[in-house]
Amino acid sequence: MKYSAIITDIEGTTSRISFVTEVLFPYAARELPGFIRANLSDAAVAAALDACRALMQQADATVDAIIARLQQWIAEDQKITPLKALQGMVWQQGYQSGAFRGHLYQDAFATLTQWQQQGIKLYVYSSGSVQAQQLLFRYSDFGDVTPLFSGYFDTRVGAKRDISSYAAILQQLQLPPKQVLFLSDVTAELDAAKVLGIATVQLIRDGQSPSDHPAVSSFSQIEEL
Ligand SMILES: CSCCC(=O)C(=O)COP(=O)(O)O
Ligand SMILES: [Mg+2]
Repeated sequence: MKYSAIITDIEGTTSRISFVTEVLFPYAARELPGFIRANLSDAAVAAALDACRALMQQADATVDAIIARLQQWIAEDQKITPLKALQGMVWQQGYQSGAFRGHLYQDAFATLTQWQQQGIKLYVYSSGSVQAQQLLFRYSDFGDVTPLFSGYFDTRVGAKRDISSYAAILQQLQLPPKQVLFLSDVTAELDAAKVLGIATVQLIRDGQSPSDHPAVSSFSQIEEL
């Protein structure tokens, strides 16, 4: 493996899409209203609500109006930073209570472990908040696998389809693009990384459309590329 660092997406890459869409998102839709109302004085919740008001362009939006808009954003799978922050806070309850565990494909766990043993630095870049990413890996099907990762990036670095996000990540990693491999199931994300010279591999887990990026159906096939 010729890379110094590998950055991986989560949904559709390390983890099953349906875990996000059929477990995490419905849990957040159900629990968010009560969570927000119970934690209005929490600084992180208050900051997320203010960020929602700014995005809604309604400085005086009520909590009920924000909750309605959050539900709409969840239904539309919008990758909006304050929504993702609130979802992460709510999912913490779900993981800690044992309502669900973070789905992780066996091949992803095994191969990430091998790469780390080879000295490759592993990073996560997901639209889910850093808190949500760490929860998924801390409470994963394979136990706490957070020691695998050297760092996490979320939409605070930029949207996953924007070239500038990958430039910001390279800047933080202090690595030339040729030494970095990015894994994702979404062609537009891979396209953005490739513009900068980052190597790309597409995961095709659930019948996603192939693209002109090298493609695999399992992490175990990546070594062979
Ligand atoms: C980090 S677990 C929740 C995933 C999530 O909220 C999401 O939007 C998935 O985005 P990804 O960039 O991992 O495809
Ligand atoms: Mg994905």
